[in-house]
Amino acid sequence: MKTLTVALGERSYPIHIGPDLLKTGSLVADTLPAPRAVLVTNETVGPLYARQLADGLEAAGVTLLDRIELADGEQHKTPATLEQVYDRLLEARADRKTAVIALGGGVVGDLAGFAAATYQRGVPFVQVPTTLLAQVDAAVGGKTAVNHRLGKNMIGAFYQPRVVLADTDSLGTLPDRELRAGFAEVVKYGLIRDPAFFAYLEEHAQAILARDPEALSEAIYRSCRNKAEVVAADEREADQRALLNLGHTFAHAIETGTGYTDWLHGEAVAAGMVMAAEVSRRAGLLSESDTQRITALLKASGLPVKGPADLATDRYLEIMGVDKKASGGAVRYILLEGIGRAFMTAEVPEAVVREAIDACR
Ligand SMILES: O=C(O)C(=O)C[C@@H](O)[C@H](O)[C@H](O)COP(=O)(O)O
Ligand SMILES: [Zn+2]
Repeated sequence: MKTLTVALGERSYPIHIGPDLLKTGSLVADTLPAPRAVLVTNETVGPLYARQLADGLEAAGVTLLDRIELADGEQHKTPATLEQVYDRLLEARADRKTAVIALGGGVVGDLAGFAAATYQRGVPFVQVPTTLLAQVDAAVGGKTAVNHRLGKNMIGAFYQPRVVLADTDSLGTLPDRELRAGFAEVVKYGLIRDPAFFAYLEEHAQAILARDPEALSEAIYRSCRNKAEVVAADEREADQRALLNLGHTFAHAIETGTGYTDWLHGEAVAAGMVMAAEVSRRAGLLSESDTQRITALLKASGLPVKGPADLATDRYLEIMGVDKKASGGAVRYILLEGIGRAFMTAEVPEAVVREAIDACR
C-alpha cells in the first residue's frame, strides 16, 4: 500500500492506494468520530464489493445503519436522487456523527459527498472509489455535486473526505470502456503540469490499459500526487485548481448536450482536451507536434478525439456560457502553451473556439 496526504491543515487526509484494501476496515474506522455509518453505492458496484467493505468495517467495530444502492449512470446524479438519499439517512436515524461512505465511481462519490456536506449541515464523509476515474480524480479534492438540467455539477459544495481508500483490486471488474475513460483524466495531469508523466504515459499507455498492476498503480499514484498538490495549494479553485478543468468546458457541453447518457465523463474530457489543444494551436500557443502528440496518445488509448457528430456549435457555446469558470459573462478557457504547461484565459476569440469545435466533429 502507498499513502499520500492531501495537506489541508486540520482537514488533511490520507489517500491509500493498493490491492486488498476494502477489507481493511481500520483504515476507515480510525478516521471516524463514531462507529456508525451509512453506505452509499450503486446497483453495479454494490453486489460486487459492498459485502467485503461491510465485513471489514464491522470487524473494525463500525455498524452500518443502511446500504443505499443508487441507479447507475451520470443521468441519475440529480437533485431527485439526492432527495432519496436524504430520505434514507433520516429513516436510518443517521445523526451528526454518522459517516456517509461512498463506494463506487464519480457519480456515487459526487452525490454521496454532497449529501454528506448538507445532511444536518455536514456529517463525516469517506471515499472508497472503485473506478479508475474516481481513484485518480473524482474521489480526491472534495468537489461534490449533482447535475442540473441546464448544466453539469451546478449544485454542489467543496467538502473533503476523511480518507480515500483506493483498492486497485476493484479495477479488475471495471469494463474496458470505463478504464479508458478514467485514463483521460490521467493524461490530463501530464498535460497540465507534469510533462515527464505525459512521456511515461506515452510509453506505458498500453500496459496501463491492459491492467498491468505495476503500471496501473504507478499511474494512479502519480495522478493522485499531482491532484493532492493542486488541491493543497488551492482548495477552492481561486486560481491554479481551475487547470484541473482542462477540456472540461467542452466536455460538460458534450455531456449536457447529449443528456448525460451517451458519453462517459472521461470520454467527453478526452474530446474536450483535443478541442482545447486545437484552440491553443490555432491561437499560436501550442506547436503542431505537441498537438499531434496529445491526439495520438488519446487515440491510441481508444478514446474519442472528436465530439458528437450532431451537437451544433451554437449549442456548445450556449451551454459553455454557464460554465462555472465564467466570470462577468466571459467564458474562461484552460489552454496549453506546451505539454505540461496549462493556463487560464478569457482572451479567446469566439471564432477560434468555433473553428476548433468544428474541426473536432
Ligand atoms: O477537482 C477538480 O477541481 C476538477 O476540476 C476535476 C474534474 O476532473 C472533475 O470532473 C470535476 O468534477 C469538475 O468540476 P467542475 O467544477 O468543473 O464541475
Ligand atoms: Zn473530470
